Amino acid sequence: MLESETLFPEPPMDLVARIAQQFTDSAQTKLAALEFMADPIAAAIDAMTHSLMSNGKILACGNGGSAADAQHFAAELLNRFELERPPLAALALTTDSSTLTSIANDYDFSQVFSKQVRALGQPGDVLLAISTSGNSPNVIEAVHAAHEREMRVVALTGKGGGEIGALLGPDDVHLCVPADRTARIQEVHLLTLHCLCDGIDCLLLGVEE
Ligand SMILES: O=C(CO)[C@@H](O)[C@H](O)[C@H](O)[C@H](O)COP(=O)(O)O
Ligand SMILES: [Zn+2]
Repeated sequence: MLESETLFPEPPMDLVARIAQQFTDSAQTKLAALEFMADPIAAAIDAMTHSLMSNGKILACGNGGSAADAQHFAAELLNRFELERPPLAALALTTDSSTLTSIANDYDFSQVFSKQVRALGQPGDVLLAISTSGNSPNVIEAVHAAHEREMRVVALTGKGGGEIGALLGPDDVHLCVPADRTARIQEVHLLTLHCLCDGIDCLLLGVEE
């Protein structure tokens, strides 16, 4: 007898039904978000493309799964998405462990992104600030730093947008997922990031479909 059979003599739960429910919830959350997010996503594509075409760059930040999303997006701009095109200027602020640990150690974890924004950000650049709650202190500080540097902010949030939503100005773009569960919000964030990549390529290359 396998050890797992002694640990779980009866099926503990209907895992297939749970998986089906997660797929259904994810698909429904995405479709419900379309109505609220299509116009702001188009505005974010416009803002990012305008910055990139004016020698600007995109700095991206977030925590946990959102750190991975920031890196995913930066890699697709800097390298490629689906079409051949020149590399685009995008950088995730989540990747340099020496920078991150020294700022957190010498100052505070809330400063890990904002110090990088102050060092690297220039007027006309865009900060992509990713937080499902809208309340992560280091992402909030990054938004303040971006405003100081006269950068536009594209904020990818959920749960009503939190403090970050309230900080945004008229030149910023708020992409707020109308959902409350972190995992579902993150799934819409990833779809949104791919829409941004696709839209930027479309505007830069003049692709029609
Ligand atoms: O990926 C997940 C949950 O799905 C976690 O790693 C999650 O990203 C972390 O708890 C973050 O620290 C949450 O931060 P935020 O989205 O509220 O800004
Ligand atoms: Zn996750």
